[in-house]
Amino acid sequence: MEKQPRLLASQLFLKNSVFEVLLNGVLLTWKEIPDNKKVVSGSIHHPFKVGTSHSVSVSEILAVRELDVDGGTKDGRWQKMPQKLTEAYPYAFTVSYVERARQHRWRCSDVTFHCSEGALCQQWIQTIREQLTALTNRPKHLLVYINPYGGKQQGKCIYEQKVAPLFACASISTDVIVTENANHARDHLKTEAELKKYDGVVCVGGDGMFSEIVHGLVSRTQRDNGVDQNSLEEKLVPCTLRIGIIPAGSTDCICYATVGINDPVTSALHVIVGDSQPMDVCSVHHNNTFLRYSVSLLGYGFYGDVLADSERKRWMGPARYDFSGFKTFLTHHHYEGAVSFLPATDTLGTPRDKTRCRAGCFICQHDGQLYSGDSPEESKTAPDVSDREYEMGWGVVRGKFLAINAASMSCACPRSPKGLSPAAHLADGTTDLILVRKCSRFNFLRHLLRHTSKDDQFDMTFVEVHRVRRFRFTPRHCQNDSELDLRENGKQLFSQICRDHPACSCSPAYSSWNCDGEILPHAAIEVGVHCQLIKLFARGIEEQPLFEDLANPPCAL
Ligand SMILES: Nc1ncnc2c1ncn2[C@@H]1O[C@H](COP(=O)(O)OP(=O)(O)OP(=O)(O)O)[C@@H](O)[C@H]1O
Ligand SMILES: CCCCCCCCCCCCC/C=C/[C@@H](O)[C@H](CO)NC(C)=O
Ligand SMILES: [Ca+2]
Repeated sequence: MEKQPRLLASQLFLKNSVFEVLLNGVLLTWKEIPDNKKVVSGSIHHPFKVGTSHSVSVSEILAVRELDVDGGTKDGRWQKMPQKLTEAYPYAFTVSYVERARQHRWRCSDVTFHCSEGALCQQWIQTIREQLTALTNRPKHLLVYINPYGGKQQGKCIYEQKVAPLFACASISTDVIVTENANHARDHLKTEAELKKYDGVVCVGGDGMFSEIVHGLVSRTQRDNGVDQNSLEEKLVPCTLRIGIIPAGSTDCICYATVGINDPVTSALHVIVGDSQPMDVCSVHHNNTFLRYSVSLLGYGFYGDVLADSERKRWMGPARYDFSGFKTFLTHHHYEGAVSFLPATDTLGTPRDKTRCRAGCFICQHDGQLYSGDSPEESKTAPDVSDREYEMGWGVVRGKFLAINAASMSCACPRSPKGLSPAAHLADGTTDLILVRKCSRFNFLRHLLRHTSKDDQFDMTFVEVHRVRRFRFTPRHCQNDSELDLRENGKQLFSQICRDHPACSCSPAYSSWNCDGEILPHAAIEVGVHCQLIKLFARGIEEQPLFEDLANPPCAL
C-alpha cells in the first residue's frame, strides 16, 4: 500500500511574526496569524501585513537544513538571526525553494522558521526530507561536461559560481569534465562513460555543446541496443538519461525554447527539481548513410551561408552571427533544387496555429502517443510514417530558394523570441519545413524582420510552410551527388558556373546545411523525425501570468 505523506501543522515564528505553517505532501504553506488566534506567545513586531500567505509546491523545494542557535546552518552557511528571537526560539530550520521571477526566470529563495522546541524543529526537518526523498524523478548523481570555449568563454565560471552551489545545496553529487577539444564530450559518452552511474547528463555551453551530448547519448543507446543508425527505416531507441543544459553559448536556442530564458540559475533549478521534457530529434542521411542528428534548425541557403561565414569569425564571439547575418543578407544568394516531403496529416497542430507549445502541451501529448506503443519494440521511436501517410504520398516543390529551413521546435532565441516557426512543437514527431522562394532583397528583409515582431512571417506570397515527418532535398546541379562532397567539389562547381556566366551576379550552385550550428558536408540530404527520442531537464515554457504579458508586449517591427 502506498504510504500517505505525513501532515504537519504548527504555529512557527518567521520574521518576528507568528505563522500557521502547513505541510500536506503537496504544498508547504505559511500564513500569518491574526493576534487573537495565536497560541505561541507574543510577537515582537509585524513587518508583514496580517494575512500574508505563501505556498510552495513540495516538488519545488530544493532542501531543508537546520539552523544553529548562533545563526549558522549545520551545512556551514551563515544566517543572521535577531538576538531576541534566538533567545525565545532557539531552534530554526531553513527551507530553500524555487521562486518565479520575471520572464520565466527562476530563483532560489530561503525561508527560515523558528521554533521554541527542538523536537518540533526536528520533526519539521525530518518530514520535509521524507517528502523530498519520495520525489523519485529528482537526479542524485550527474555527469557534467563544461565547454570552456563556448559563447563568451564563461562556461567554467558560470558553473562554479552559479550552478555547483545549487547542486550542492540539493545534495546532488557530480562528476565534472571540462572538455579539452571539440567532440570530447560526444566521444566520451559514446564509448567510455559509465552511464549506469548517473541520473542525467548536464552540459555547460551552447547549442553546439548540447548537440555533442545528443550525438553521444543517442549513438550509445543505438549501439547498446543493436540499432543501425545508417538505416532511415530503423526505429531508434529513446535515450533514458535526461539532458540538462546550462546555457553558456552564443545562441542557446534549445535552452531558450525549452525553458523560456537562457539563464544558468533557472536551468540548474529545472535540473534539481527533476523536470522532464521529451524532444523530437531529426536524423539526417545522405545516400543511406547517417550524417548527423538535429533538434532545432536544419537550414540551407540563408542560415547555411550565415553559419559557414560565421565559423571563420569565431574570434568575434556571439557577435559573429550578426556580422555574418548582415553580410549574407547583402549577398542575397538563391539556390535551385527540389524539396520532397511527407506531410504530417494526422497531427492536431499546424504551423499557422496561434497556440504555442507550452509546458504540459496537449498537442505534444496527443501526437506523441500516436507514435509510441506499450511494448518495448513499439516504443522505439521512428521517422514515424503510418501506412496511411505513405498512401497519401509525398509533395514536391521545385524552384529557386533563398532559404530552406526545417524547424523541429520553435527555435526561439534571444534574437527572435518567437522563433523561426513560432507554432512548432517540441515533441509532436514533426518538423516545420519553411520554404522561402527567391524574392527581392526588400521582401526578404521584411520576412526576416517579422521573426522579431508579432507579424506572421509565413503570410507572404514567396513563403510556404509545411508540417512534415520526412523530407528530402536535391540540389539542381546535383548530377551525381553521391560523388559530391561540398568541401571538395562545391567551390569548383561554383567557379565553373560563374565562368559560364561571366559578369553575372549569379549565385553559387550550392549552399551548406546548417545543422544545429554545424555545417554538413553534403547538400543532398534526407531527413526523418524521431518522435520524443530524448528527454531534457525542462518542462517547456510556462505560461506567463497575464499581467506580465501586458507589461511586456512583443515588439512590433
Ligand atoms: N574544449 C573545447 N575546445 C574547442 N571546442 C570545443 C571544446 N569543447 C566543445 N567544443 C566545441 O565548441 C563548439 C561551440 O560550442 P558551444 O555550442 O558551447 O558554443 P557556441 O557555438 O558559442 O554557442 P551556440 O552553439 O549556442 O551558438 C561546439 O561545437 C563544441 O563541439
Ligand atoms: C537583417 C535582420 C535580421 C533579423 C533576423 C532575426 C532572425 C533570427 C532567427 C534566429 C534563428 C536561430 C535558430 C537557431 C539555430 C541554432 O541551431 C544555431 C546554433 O546555435 N544558431 C545559428 C545562428 O545558426
Ligand atoms: Ca517537433
